[in-house]
Amino acid sequence: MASLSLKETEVQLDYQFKILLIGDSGVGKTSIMNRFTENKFNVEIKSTIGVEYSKKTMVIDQAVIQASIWDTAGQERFRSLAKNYYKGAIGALLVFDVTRPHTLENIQKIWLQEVEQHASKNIKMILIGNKSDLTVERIVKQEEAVNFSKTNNLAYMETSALNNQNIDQAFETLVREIYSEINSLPSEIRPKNLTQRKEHTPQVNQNNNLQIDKKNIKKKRACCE
Ligand SMILES: Nc1nc2c(ncn2[C@@H]2O[C@H](COP(=O)(O)OP(=O)(O)OP(=O)(O)O)[C@@H](O)[C@H]2O)c(=O)[nH]1
Repeated sequence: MASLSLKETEVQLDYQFKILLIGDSGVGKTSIMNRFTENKFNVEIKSTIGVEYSKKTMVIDQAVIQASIWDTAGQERFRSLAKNYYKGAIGALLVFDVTRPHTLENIQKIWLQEVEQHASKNIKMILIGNKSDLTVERIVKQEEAVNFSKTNNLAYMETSALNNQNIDQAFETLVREIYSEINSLPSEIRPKNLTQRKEHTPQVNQNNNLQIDKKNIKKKRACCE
């Protein structure tokens, strides 16, 4: 799966997708975000208070898309606060920890219900089993997680923020899926096209002759004469 990541200042964005990281406290949401946006991993990371935000720009099928990532606190005391952040979200990674089975149970008991209550029904989601590097401590078998994901109609991926395994792929899969269906989304949730870019490619008219984009040529002459 080939995509390109770009520095924020280099290009004009075509789209901005709001993506949420959701799941119990300690499953690795902040670590996944930090790995994706800064390629960093911090063992001594503090629990998120409220919501943290980061962003990364990607090129998917020639569209420049900024993933704006909202890392919500997993602790119950922050849950009412996090509700506001579901607004406008078009994608979510539902994260559990493969060493703690109750974090997968809570995807169903808590997090899918929170999404259903507060997010658009068109939100795209992927189930993420994080900490796949902890092979000895692992309790949730891959098969179990796959069955869970099928029952809940979700795609499933395993990641390790520590080893940088599947982190880019998880975000790219999600962004790609959103982008591929962007035109069929209802207008109230469809991300705006920020550029309405018109390509300066030659157009073929009814007589099958090539039409040259004259405005573009004029501009080029003016600039270089
Ligand atoms: N071994 C291993 N540890 C991880 C991984 N991802 C995160 N951790 C560790 O798990 C702990 C919790 O990670 P966080 O990223 O703070 O988890 P969180 O889901 O953001 O937690 P809250 O902010 O409380 O909701 C930290 O000690 C991380 O270093 C991983 O892929 N592998």
